[in-house]
Amino acid sequence: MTSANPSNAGASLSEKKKDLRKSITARLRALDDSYVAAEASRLFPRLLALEEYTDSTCVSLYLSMPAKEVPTFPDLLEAVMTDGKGAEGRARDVYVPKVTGPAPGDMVMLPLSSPEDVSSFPVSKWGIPEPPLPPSLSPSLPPLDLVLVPGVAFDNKCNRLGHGKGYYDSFLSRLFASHAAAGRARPMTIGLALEEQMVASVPVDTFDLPLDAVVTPDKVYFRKDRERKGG
Ligand SMILES: Nc1nc2c(c(=O)[nH]1)N(C=O)[C@@H](CNc1ccc(C(=O)N[C@@H](CCC(=O)O)C(=O)O)cc1)CN2
Ligand SMILES: Nc1ncnc2c1ncn2[C@@H]1O[C@H](COP(=O)(O)OP(=O)(O)OP(=O)(O)O)[C@@H](O)[C@H]1O
Repeated sequence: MTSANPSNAGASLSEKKKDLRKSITARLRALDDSYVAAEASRLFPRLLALEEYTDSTCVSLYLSMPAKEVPTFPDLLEAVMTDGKGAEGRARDVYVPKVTGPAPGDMVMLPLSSPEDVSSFPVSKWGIPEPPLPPSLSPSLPPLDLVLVPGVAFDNKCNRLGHGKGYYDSFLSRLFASHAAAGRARPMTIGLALEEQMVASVPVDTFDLPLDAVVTPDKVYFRKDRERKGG
């Protein structure tokens, strides 16, 4: 856990977010891939044991990028797509993000049919494999019951700082609205974080949505006032 930089106490919220992004990104860049892989293998059993995960049938998972974040493939992706604890013994349906433009609303979730498909995906400018856009895109959002969320920094209240484009904040608010309109339970949101990404306090704007939980290699943090599944 890192303390916030005391020298930016008077800075605006967006400057504080920028400073924190910069310092955590620099720290992450210094980590070895082998260390990150070993930390991820300590984290996965904690995630896979959560009720929010074992109860899930339709999951959004990010495909990790080279700038360090908890790697999600091949290991986690394979576990999620093949251990099939979903309803009626089905394997989970998995959706991955694709950025379609610069605005916060320009991120869609597309279905992934097999873990092997990832190796054929073109890589975006940030080094993220992304599925090609289908010829016609369904206007409705997928019936996700769990979203595994990437980020730059997290705190123990389950606040999250992303890369500053607002893609996930916007996506999650649309997803919650679409589930509510369809009478579906709100999907659970879980952040995946290396210990190096945990900070004392993430600066938050009104539009920033706290996650239900943050899983690290050492610990699971739950949001205090989180809504339990179905409640
Ligand atoms: N693996 C993964 N996939 C993801 C995300 C993510 O955070 N991780 N995203 C989550 O939104 C979306 C992609 N958004 C991104 C937005 C900006 C940068 C980025 O590196 N931007 C700056 C650096 C900003 C910074 O972090 O300081 C750059 O352009 O250099 C990366 C991903 C969708 N897919
Ligand atoms: N729900 C939303 N709808 C529309 N715009 C939003 C929403 N949430 C955030 N934004 C816009 O996105 C921009 C970036 O927000 P912020 O710095 O919180 O991104 P982030 O959470 O770090 O990034 P990301 O969600 O892409 O990982 C802000 O200028 C904000 O106005």
